[in-house]
Amino acid sequence: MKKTVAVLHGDGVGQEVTEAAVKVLQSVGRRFDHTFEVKKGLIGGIAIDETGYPLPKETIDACEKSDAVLLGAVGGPKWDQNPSELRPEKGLLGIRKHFGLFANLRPVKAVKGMSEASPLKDHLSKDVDMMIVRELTGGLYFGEPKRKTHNGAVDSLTYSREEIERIVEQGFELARLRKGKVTSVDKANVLETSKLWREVVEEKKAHYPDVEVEHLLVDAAAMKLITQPGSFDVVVTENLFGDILSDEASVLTGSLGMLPSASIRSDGFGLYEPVHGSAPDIAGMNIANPSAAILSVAMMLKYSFGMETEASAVETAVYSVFDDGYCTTDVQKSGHRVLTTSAFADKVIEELERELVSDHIMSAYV
Ligand SMILES: NC(=O)c1ccc[n+]([C@@H]2O[C@H](COP(=O)([O-])OP(=O)(O)OC[C@H]3O[C@@H](n4cnc5c(N)ncnc54)[C@H](O)[C@@H]3O)[C@@H](O)[C@H]2O)c1
Ligand SMILES: CC(C)[C@H](C(=O)O)[C@@H](O)C(=O)O
Ligand SMILES: [Mg+2]
Repeated sequence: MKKTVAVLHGDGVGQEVTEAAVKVLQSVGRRFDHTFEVKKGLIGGIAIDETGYPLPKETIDACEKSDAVLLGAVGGPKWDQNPSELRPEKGLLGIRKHFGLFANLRPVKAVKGMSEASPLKDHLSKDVDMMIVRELTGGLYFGEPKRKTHNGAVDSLTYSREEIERIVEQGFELARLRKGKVTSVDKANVLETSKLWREVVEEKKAHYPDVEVEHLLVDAAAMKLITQPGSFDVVVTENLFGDILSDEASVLTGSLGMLPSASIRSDGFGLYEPVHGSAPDIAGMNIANPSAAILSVAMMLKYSFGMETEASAVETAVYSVFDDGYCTTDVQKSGHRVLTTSAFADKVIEELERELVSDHIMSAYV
């Protein structure tokens, strides 16, 4: 099969982890006889520096001509004082909105061995395996009016019924393919948008009698994620809550550097990006954990290209590297050898090319 992938490295560690992920993608091509044509594009701070815009038109054009987009991360202190139109993050929100990517899937899976690196290891149940379904193109991020003056600032939180319905449906559909439970997270004791959210979930529930539904207020959900992580399957929530809860949930896996994400359109086109940011504190040092970016490639193979075996092979290869006694600085374990970003990617490729992985491939993310 031949597929075209727009690759937007972005800023900071985005450069390094995306390079690692592309190497793995090309190795999948060799091993499974596919051609992945890579079209590079600019986004974020680097795009501002080189073109004056955080999301240049050429980048959108390249993405439109591609089957999927792989994105690293944007942002960094260099651009922190820029006016809001010239913030790297504007490019990220822009690409999500432009392509109508309202559903962002963030799998959180603690894998044997890996979760021992979590600061919560003594409290963890073994079966952390949830999917956070984050609404991505609405809510506070995009609400109008939005302004800041010297004496005050306004952000608006709006959600239409339709925006809520489509993301809640995604949550129910995914739950059917997984463990059959939806936890809807809101702040319905205070926010009008959350009251509407809860109402919609209650209505949709009738169409999914096979799915168990739980409502949690976001503050309690934040607590329960840590105390009872094994009780979650699909978590469906609005944009800002999903942003915060996914970083929190990453701790259950050992590191933020382990969490991939996928935002998929119904025609199969998708944007794949690690959950983490540009990590300015470690950028340029070749020590970032590339797992989130590589696992995002696995999600791309599965969701946009229908390559389930290839996706599972990549996932298995990543976890095998940890099982074989290697790690990155963020998930250090005693007795494990710390690898650089690029060396970790090479180990993943070795695993893939050894073909042994096909004997014990795990099921890919659903
Ligand atoms: N998707 C994105 O592009 C995205 C996501 C989050 C933050 N950001 C941007 O990134 C910049 C920095 O934000 P931040 O520091 O709050 O969040 P961050 O996610 O970049 O980093 C938070 C912490 O996690 C660590 N970390 C992140 N990714 C890692 C990896 N792959 N391996 C090892 N450690 C990793 C960092 O070193 C840091 O200590 C900001 O400009 C922010 O807006 C971008
Ligand atoms: C950089 C920022 C705008 C972004 C978000 O909040 O969506 C990031 O935190 C994420 O999780 O993808
Ligand atoms: Mg975030």
